[in-house]
Amino acid sequence: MTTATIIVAAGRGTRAGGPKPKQWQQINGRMVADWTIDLFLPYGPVVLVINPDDTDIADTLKARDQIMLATGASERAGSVRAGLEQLTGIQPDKVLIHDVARPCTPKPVIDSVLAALETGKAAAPALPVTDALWMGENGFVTGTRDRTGLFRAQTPQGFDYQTILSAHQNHPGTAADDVEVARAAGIEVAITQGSDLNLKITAPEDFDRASRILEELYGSATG
Ligand SMILES: Nc1ccn([C@@H]2O[C@H](COP(=O)(O)OP(=O)(O)OP(=O)(O)O)[C@@H](O)[C@H]2O)c(=O)n1
Ligand SMILES: C[C@](O)(CO)[C@H](O)COP(=O)(O)O
Repeated sequence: MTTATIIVAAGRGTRAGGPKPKQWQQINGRMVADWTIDLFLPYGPVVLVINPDDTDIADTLKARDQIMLATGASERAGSVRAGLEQLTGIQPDKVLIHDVARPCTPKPVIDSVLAALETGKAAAPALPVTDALWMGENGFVTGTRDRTGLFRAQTPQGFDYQTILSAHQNHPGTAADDVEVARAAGIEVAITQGSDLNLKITAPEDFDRASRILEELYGSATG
């Protein structure tokens, strides 16, 4: 079974702030993108989907073995589609689709997705919602919502390659993630075990948290 990974890295990281998009900022001595890429190289080829404005960084990344580059789109779904189409020459059996902004994904999270793909066409990690859920307006609670059956979605989301390629090519418009695209095409998606360590760097304070998690996972070495 051949597995390829698509790492989407064409976003601008607006919410995280900083002098450059979050994936190109340093964490524990290395770029966020380098930490993320290294998680997936042991599984097979990696496609990194980058923004057309980031050609300077592209030159550095091209020097890394086993990485193919693709040009992203203005929406995440378009960036994923570009990555999937980049893989048509390789035709892997399975594909993992991951956010570059998740550099701390523990190996068991990835392996559980791949294990679920042995018996199904789609699988993705998630954590059940454990806090109470409120509605709010103007700083006041306006209602509550039942949390039963709600999950926080993570990546990598894994698929049979041909199945998700076709689902994306037939999906009009945007999508929050690839599970949404798969489900719109009628594909059943298994939920696998996510992890609190698998955070997505989204806000400025997430850099410190990710730094602590990387230290916890790999020790205090700076890469
Ligand atoms: N047009 C886009 C938008 C997002 N992404 C990628 O999708 C992942 C999840 O998106 P998010 O965390 O929202 O990243 P950004 O879009 O960069 O963040 P922001 O919304 O704060 O600008 C990121 O790895 C991001 O690089 C992408 O490849 N192409
Ligand atoms: C795909 C995703 O990581 C699932 O949690 C997420 O939807 C992408 O980021 P965003 O913050 O929703 O744009």
